[in-house]
Amino acid sequence: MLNRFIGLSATIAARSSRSGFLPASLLKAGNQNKTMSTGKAFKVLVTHPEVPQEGIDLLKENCEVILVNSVPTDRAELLQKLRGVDGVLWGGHAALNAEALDAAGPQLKSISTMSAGIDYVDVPELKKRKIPLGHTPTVLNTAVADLAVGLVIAASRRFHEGRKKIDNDQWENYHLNWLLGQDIRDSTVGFYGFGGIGQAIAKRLGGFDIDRVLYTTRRRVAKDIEEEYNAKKVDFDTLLAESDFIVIASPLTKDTEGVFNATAFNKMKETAVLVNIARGKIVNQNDLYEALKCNRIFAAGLDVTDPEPLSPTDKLLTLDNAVILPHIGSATKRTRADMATIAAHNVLRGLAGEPMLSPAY
Ligand SMILES: O=C(O)C(=O)CO
Repeated sequence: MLNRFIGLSATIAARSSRSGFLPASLLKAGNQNKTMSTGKAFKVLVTHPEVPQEGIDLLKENCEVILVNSVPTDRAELLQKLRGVDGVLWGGHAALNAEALDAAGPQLKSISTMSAGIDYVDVPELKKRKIPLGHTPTVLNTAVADLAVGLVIAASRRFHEGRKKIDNDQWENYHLNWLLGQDIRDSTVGFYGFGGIGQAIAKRLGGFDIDRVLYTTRRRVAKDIEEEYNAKKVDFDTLLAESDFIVIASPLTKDTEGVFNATAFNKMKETAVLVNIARGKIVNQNDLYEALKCNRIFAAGLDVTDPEPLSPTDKLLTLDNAVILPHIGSATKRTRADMATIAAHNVLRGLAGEPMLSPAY
């Protein structure tokens, strides 16, 4: 329920008239505590030049905004520009750690990432320094969920292999059993992680007449959510054994790293399809390669890999039964703009000493 409320307020904030959501205390501070150079109250660094204008404009109303210009991020430029800033909109996946915080200095009081996952952030270090951190879950749920459904279909219906057949002049649809895939209807879909993104995927797959949803999470989700998706919490082994599709939708933590390994693949159905839209490191990629190569499982659809970028010579790319995308789950124009807007609101609220719109802790 809380998640839904946050989702709603985040979406409203992203769509609403901008200054209506600026914290009153920040507006006040903006009139009292101006920096020498610009007359603005706070100095905020935006760590990526492609952060959508919606977020930058919002920050500019009350803050002096500095941009990191390099892509991919040049660490030296980042560290140099961090010096003396009050807030940071962390617009990429560069390491946010003690080195960066030291470079900024003790006046730093507010940071927001522009991502749902915060595995590149040294959270204990930020907590130790009492710096509030925001992130942007929820606004990307629909974009990531749409892509996950795409991967479910592409992997189960052999899109990649089919395309290769055309490229190689091997089109042979005169065989009735050519390129047969797995049905989604009447299937059991298992979610490893069942937060906002997992639920958005379950909602979409409901339209494909699936039979039931299983999920493995640390904590049980609310009863009304279980009822809505016909979802049942199960242990990891049951998830592996009973699912026709397994969708990984959990954060990367030390507990989830590498859990999808050879042991796990050996417990899955031979007809199972694995989809990962979370983080590459949750899967042991070498073991996945072996499982796909010897058809221990049917197929995989991956939006995330380890490492990223994946080398063009990676052996995973040689497989017919792996559909692989370059981490584009949240890559839609509207979603990016919403992420920038929420991140900017987070930074501004942190500067004002008010609760962030979507705090990471
Ligand atoms: O925001 C994130 O963490 C993502 O990985 C989006 O795909």
